[in-house]
Amino acid sequence: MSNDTNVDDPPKDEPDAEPESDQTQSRPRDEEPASDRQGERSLLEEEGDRRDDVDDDDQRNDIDDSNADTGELDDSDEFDDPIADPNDELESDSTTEEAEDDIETVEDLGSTVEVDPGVEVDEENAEDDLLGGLKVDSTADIEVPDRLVDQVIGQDEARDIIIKAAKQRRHVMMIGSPGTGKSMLAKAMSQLLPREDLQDVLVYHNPDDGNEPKVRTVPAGKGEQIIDAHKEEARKRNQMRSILMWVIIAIIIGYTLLSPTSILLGIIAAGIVWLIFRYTSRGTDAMVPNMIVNNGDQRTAPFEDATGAHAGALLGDVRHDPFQSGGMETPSHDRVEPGSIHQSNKGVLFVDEMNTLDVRTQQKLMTAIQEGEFAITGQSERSSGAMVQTEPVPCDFIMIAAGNLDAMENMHPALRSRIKGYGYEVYMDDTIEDTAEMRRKYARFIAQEVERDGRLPHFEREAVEELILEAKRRAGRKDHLTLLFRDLGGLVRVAGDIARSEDREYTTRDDVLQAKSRSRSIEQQLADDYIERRKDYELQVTDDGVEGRVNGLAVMGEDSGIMLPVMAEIAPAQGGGQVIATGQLKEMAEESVQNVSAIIKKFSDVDLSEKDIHIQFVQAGQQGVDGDSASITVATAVISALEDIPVDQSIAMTGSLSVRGDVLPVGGVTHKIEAAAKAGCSKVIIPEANEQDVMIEEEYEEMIEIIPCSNISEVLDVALEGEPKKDSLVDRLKSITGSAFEGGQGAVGSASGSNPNPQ
Ligand SMILES: Nc1ncnc2c1ncn2[C@@H]1O[C@H](COP(=O)(O)OP(=O)(O)OP(=O)(O)O)[C@@H](O)[C@H]1O
Repeated sequence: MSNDTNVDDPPKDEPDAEPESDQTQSRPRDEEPASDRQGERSLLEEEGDRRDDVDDDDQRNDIDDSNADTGELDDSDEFDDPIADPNDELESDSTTEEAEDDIETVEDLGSTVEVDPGVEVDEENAEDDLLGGLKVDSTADIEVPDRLVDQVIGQDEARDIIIKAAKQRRHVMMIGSPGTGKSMLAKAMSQLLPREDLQDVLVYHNPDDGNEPKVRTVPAGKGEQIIDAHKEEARKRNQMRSILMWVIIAIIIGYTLLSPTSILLGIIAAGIVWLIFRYTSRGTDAMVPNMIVNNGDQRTAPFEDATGAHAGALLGDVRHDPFQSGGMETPSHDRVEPGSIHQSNKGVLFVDEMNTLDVRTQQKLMTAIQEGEFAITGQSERSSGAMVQTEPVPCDFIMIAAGNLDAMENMHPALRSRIKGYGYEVYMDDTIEDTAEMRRKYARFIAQEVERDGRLPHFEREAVEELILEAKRRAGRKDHLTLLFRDLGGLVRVAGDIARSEDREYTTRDDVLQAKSRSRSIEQQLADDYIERRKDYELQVTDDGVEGRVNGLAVMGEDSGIMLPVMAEIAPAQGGGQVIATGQLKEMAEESVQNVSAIIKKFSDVDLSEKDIHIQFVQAGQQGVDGDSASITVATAVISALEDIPVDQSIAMTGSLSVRGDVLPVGGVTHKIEAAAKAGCSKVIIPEANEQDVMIEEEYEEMIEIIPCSNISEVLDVALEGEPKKDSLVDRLKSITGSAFEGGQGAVGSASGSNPNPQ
């Protein structure tokens, strides 16, 4: 493989380039994609002229390597192989033409694709209708578009980039939550790439060096013809050899019959002849090339998902041969296995969680991206395959690297910069604005999932409405719908399965409700179990007030809330006042404790250097506490302990606290409120800014009162029982905050210009 390409070379294809075939001849040699150079002009052009003169094996000796690098392409797609008849009609030609009608080229695609749901829409009432005005009784009435790119909902930026990148042959990195459509978009891209560029790749025996098999590319569909022609040729040769062998054996037998004294010699001679012929016929079979990439039946450009692939599967491999000599061995070209990078030539290589590939593999992948070709060698040093290295095999793929933020951080920096420098990066959205058009698309998504599954009953209108409500709820954001479609698709399947198990024609709203309770995540099940156990021990909600104890709320996983009490205790300092936090606090929570102490120091006469403040996240266990969403809980617990004022135990709370006393928004409020209700709390304090995100289930609405607060004084007002002592911390906070917090972010520090605690 050549190493002369600089890492900083420009990409081989320019943006908005003309179709390659028109360009190739005028393009300077250095700018041509390697696979073009090697591919379209491809195989053995000179050899055909000689086919009548020389023996088959010798012909392959004559493969002129230098031609493979001249860069002169034969636009006519004419292809010569020593065996295949170059005048044969390519079967794949007709397929290509037919399919051209089905699949639009990239140029024909607009950057946004409006999809007609195929049914009438009541535009007037669309905004108020959960189905966006779709006049349907069930999902059976909704048409599902054929192309994947049209099935993608939301992710407008990612979709536009995919369309653009397909046109310009650029790499893309997609980062975002699981199940938001990364692999779907990558697959969609492969449908947008031109099919006429596809190639078959053949590996030939190299008579000059058995360990360096030759590699040739031919237009897709031609490979199979070549293989068939080679097999036919081998069959004919073997037939001729057999006839010759039997003639010789017959002569020997005839001769021995005439002189019976040498019967034994005759039998031995016949046996030797037989063995010689058998041995040489093996050689004839072995000369059939090995087609490692067969795109003959491919209806779209290839899509290869190499997520979690080990080096061999990704980069190709050469199998071990236990019989390495003596005529028993399998020729090296027959042992060559392609990797995903080769199979995705002219198509899309999708790698999710790129960081799981080891560094060496990432480096090799980078080389493959740079060069557009990559020789195949045995991946295991102990295998005889490691002796073999093919000529470079084309791997001119578009790379789609995907993952979450961690994947990006741990990716090989050079590989990342390669993708970034010569491609696009896009962050996938988790939610999308809830509009009538979007709801119509969600209804179509359900129809899509039903059709894709093939066995599920279609969904009644009310069932679709319930699922769209669920999508709103899962968004956790006002006027938004979740884009975590994999999970939503899971719910569709469970609901459909319930209806199917009861042999019903349609899936109903009840099925969806049942599916929701059945398809609880592990975290939800754990959280519910946890709440139930704590109820058994009466560890959480009581009617009495308790000093220094507050019911905090946390999120487990992505979709379940849990109640975690926080306790504070003040003790005389033993060597300078400290804040001591226990209960598997994580970094962010430690920080929130520090913020809280800033407020206490500012608004209290208490000399904190004389006190140790102990804070415990009671029985936080494995769940721990992440984020700073517990900081108003910590502040309330500490203030209650400092001031000896009990906290109402029927209240739970969540909210982040700024060092100046503002209550800032947090994530997962809906799940947290539901957890508080399940635990038996009658009130829950949430940040005012989160009020719009609340989408709790009907059953909890009656159970709990939601109290939005914008600053710590409002929180204390609701949570603390009894009146604070005059000039105490609570009293000071209360007296200044009324006006001071109204300004929002200005909050406590700048409150009314008078610092209550001048020290
Ligand atoms: N934006 C979307 N529009 C329509 N359907 C979607 C979308 N995103 C995901 N889906 C549905 O969810 C399924 C799973 O999505 P996909 O595998 O593309 O997610 P992903 O982002 O690649 O997730 P992961 O990173 O876990 O592999 C898809 O097959 C499709 O049915």
